[in-house]
Amino acid sequence: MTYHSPEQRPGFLALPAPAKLNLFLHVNGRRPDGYHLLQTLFRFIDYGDTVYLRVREDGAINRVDPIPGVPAESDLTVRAAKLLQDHTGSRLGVDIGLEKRLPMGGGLGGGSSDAATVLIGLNTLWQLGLSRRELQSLGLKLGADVPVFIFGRNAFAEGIGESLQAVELPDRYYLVLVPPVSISTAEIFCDEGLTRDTPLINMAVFPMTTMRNDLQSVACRKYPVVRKYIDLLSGKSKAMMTGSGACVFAEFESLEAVQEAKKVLCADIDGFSAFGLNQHPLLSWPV
Ligand SMILES: C[C@@](CO)(OP(=O)(O)O)[C@H](O)COP(=O)(O)OP(=O)(O)OC[C@H]1O[C@@H](n2ccc(N)nc2=O)[C@H](O)[C@@H]1O
Ligand SMILES: Nc1ncnc2c1ncn2[C@@H]1O[C@H](COP(=O)(O)OP(=O)(O)O)[C@@H](O)[C@H]1O
Repeated sequence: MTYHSPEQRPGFLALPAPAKLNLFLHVNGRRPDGYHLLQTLFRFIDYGDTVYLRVREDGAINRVDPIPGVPAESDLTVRAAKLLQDHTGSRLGVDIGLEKRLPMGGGLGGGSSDAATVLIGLNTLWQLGLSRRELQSLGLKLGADVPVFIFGRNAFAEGIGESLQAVELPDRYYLVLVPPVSISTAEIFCDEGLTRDTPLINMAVFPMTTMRNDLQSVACRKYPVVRKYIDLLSGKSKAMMTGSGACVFAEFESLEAVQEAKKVLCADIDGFSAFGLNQHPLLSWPV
């Protein structure tokens, strides 16, 4: 696991919250409530945030690492803990710390992954005994991306992202570039130019050579720097955007190849390399 080494925080349990990549993303339609019907392939990578949890006896839910620009009541870690407390009637509380590495508005699912890790962690620390399936349903109330992080396996997703089918993926390395913009998911989905009519595919037999992201052209039009970063990576391997952006990535078969491609990173071009996981690091936690 190549998470950065967690800080020492006495009394806190440190838990990983990995990023996801959307290896393809199709927009197939729109529901009456405005949410979009998707087909996508989620892959976890070994790069992410670290969530710290310490149980409180007084029932308070307290954030110890404020995120600039995100008030406590909007913070997905706090919202996840409150939702679980309300749902179960638990009288316990928690201090929540967060070591943030994932860019916000990056399409890497950072906030969703943080929330999923809080739900999984507190289910154990508060001794609630909820099943993964129950946690997934709760997580969906926080965001369309939350259930897959609780599901814990790389997955084909349908619906708005909650209908999940586990998939085995080959060992691969990824280079992820982080353009200097934060993109709102809602802004991309609301755009008038978004095509919403990609025909449904049988994902099990989908040829991986034709991967694309239907949100990419809208994001590139609104944020030309995303196109610039895709072009930068395209010389190395097929490059595309993840989720609603802004991050872009390319896949490599060997460590040597990703290390060679990594030479594109410099003082002006931010990014990181990562290894594709076969499962979420908390899938079998606690063992
Ligand atoms: C696009 C994806 C692809 O994995 O990832 P990100 O780019 O956010 O990482 C997800 O579908 C995002 O999931 P998530 O980030 O949890 O979205 P939510 O908070 O549920 O929704 C934010 C807003 O995006 C729009 N939205 C989201 C999901 C969806 N299937 N249809 C939508 O139309 C809605 O306008 C919603 O109000
Ligand atoms: N713990 C959190 N981490 C990141 N973002 C959060 C968090 N809580 C709330 N947010 C809000 O969610 C938005 C989307 O963040 P994030 O999930 O990281 O990006 P994306 O949906 O593009 O993958 C942020 O811009 C921020 O306003």
